Amino acid sequence: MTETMIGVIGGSGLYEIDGLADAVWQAVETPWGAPSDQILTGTLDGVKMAFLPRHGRGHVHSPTTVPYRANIDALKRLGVTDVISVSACGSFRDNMAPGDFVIVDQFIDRTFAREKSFFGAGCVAHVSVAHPTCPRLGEACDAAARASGITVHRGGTYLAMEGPQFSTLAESKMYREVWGCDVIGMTNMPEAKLAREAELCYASVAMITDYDSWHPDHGEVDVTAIIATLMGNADKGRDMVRRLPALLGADRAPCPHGCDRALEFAILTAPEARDPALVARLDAVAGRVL
Ligand SMILES: CSC[C@H]1O[C@H](OP(=O)(O)O)[C@H](O)[C@@H]1O
Ligand SMILES: Nc1ncnc2[nH]cnc12
Repeated sequence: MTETMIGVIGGSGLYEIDGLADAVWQAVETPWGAPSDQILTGTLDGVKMAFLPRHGRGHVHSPTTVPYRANIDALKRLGVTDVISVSACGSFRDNMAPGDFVIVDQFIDRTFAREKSFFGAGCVAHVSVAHPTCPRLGEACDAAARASGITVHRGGTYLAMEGPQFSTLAESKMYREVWGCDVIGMTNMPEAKLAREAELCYASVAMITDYDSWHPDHGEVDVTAIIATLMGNADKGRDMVRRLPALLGADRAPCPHGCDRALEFAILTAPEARDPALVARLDAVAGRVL
């Protein structure tokens, strides 16, 4: 058993959470630079928690400039074991309506202007992301959201786009009709891939804000309407987060799906060929196996 520490990455509209005991905003330095903001740490129902606003308080970072590697490293460095990503998303499905939550379990990564790995020349590693989210953590998010009275859809494919512009109508139709995606956002990749490299369980909760641009009855995406829906969604998101500690508990058994052992056979570079500088940068992320 290890001690659970829940890390929540709050997306657009979710810049803080309340109710943490001994709450303190902590500055964390990482070998990958500064995270998006200070991290709020504390405990809730006897379980350790850390909260990081993905875009920073005041929404400073665009989806492209979010320091994804620093964010995941900082959470791991603080002792986080389970990461819950909460994000605003567009919907490609009639039945996934604004205000609903989707427990995402798959991704298509169309981002192209971001650092996507902690590894590289001098320490090469290949982890599997065939199943990029943790079913155990997804189950807890599902239960927490349902207990909050939210309409929840279990399972869905998230199209991660570069942004910051929304999709063209042709792209929106292709993602929905040809690629079979359910929701669209700009931030869960490379976040999910990096969490896997850092051996963290990762669950993604998509808070639907709009129908993107494909829907004949809803026209194109309108950021004003998104913000209005976001305000309601953020309260629901906070309510879901408050229920998670009781569901996960303070004592954590190893992940039955192996998220916390993802690097076990992933590193290819021979020990004598490794770059000591990169190995040093990997102290938090891969210290268990290096
Ligand atoms: C506010 S609309 C576009 C913006 O919202 C989403 O952010 P996040 O995923 O952090 O909740 C989307 O990815 C865009 O960054
Ligand atoms: N339609 C959409 N496309 C991309 N990101 C979003 N975030 C919220 N709605 C979105």
